[in-house]
Amino acid sequence: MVEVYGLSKIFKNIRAVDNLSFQVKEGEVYGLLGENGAGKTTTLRMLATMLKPTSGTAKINGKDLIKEPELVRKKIGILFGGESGLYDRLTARENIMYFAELQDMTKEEIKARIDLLADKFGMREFIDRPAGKLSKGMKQKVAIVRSIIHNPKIMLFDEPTSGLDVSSVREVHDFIKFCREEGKAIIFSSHSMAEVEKLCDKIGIIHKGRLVAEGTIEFLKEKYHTDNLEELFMELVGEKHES
Ligand SMILES: Nc1ncnc2c1ncn2[C@@H]1O[C@H](COP(=O)(O)OP(=O)(O)OP(=O)(O)O)[C@@H](O)[C@H]1O
Repeated sequence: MVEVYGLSKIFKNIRAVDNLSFQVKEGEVYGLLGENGAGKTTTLRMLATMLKPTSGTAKINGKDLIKEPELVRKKIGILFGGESGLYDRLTARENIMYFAELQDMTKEEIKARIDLLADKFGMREFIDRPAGKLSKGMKQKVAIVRSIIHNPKIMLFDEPTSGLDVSSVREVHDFIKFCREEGKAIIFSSHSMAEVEKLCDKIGIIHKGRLVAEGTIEFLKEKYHTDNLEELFMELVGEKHES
């Protein structure tokens, strides 16, 4: 479970994330929906312990983000969009092993888990090839397996489908559904209404770092008297909402 309490981040004079609070339960996909610059990446980077909050905190599976960052790190899996960050000269297996060793897993645990996941994600054929020689889709599979090698309880996805082709987007969507079935708590950021509508159990609409609306899509449509998510989004983040 993820419990976020008054999380804020100020960069010099930019209030990137402003007093954000929300909760995500096991087996739930929580979509952070917002325009460019809304504060999604900053929020996820803080939850991933990659960036120190200016104020506020979060409990990740009962562990405090500020006081116990090393314990938090063991409980989260991260899949961020863009470059997969693999070492080209290491094989796919070595890339995954390197990350797993940083998570303090034993050699036996790592081997068993790689065998299981290589089968599950169809990686057998290329797992011992250097990452630099793999296609973009193959690299993505390696990044996916790396993100769950330590069987985290919480998954953070930051625009994980940006720049991918149709079949790779589907792979990522299937992976998110798989994580939900495994009972993980999932936070997924996107600016695509269609993606959010398709995958998320609950959404938080974020604008200028603030949460301006939250709930299931059904709840929000009813509350704002619309059956169009895009219209709802524009109403909440458009000019007339500015304060
Ligand atoms: N390291 C930084 N230094 C200064 N300002 C930053 C830094 N990182 C982010 N910002 C600013 O914080 C605000 C929120 O950015 P953030 O990347 O979190 O938004 P986002 O919702 O993820 O946007 P996008 O969809 O474009 O990735 C923006 O105004 C951005 O310019």
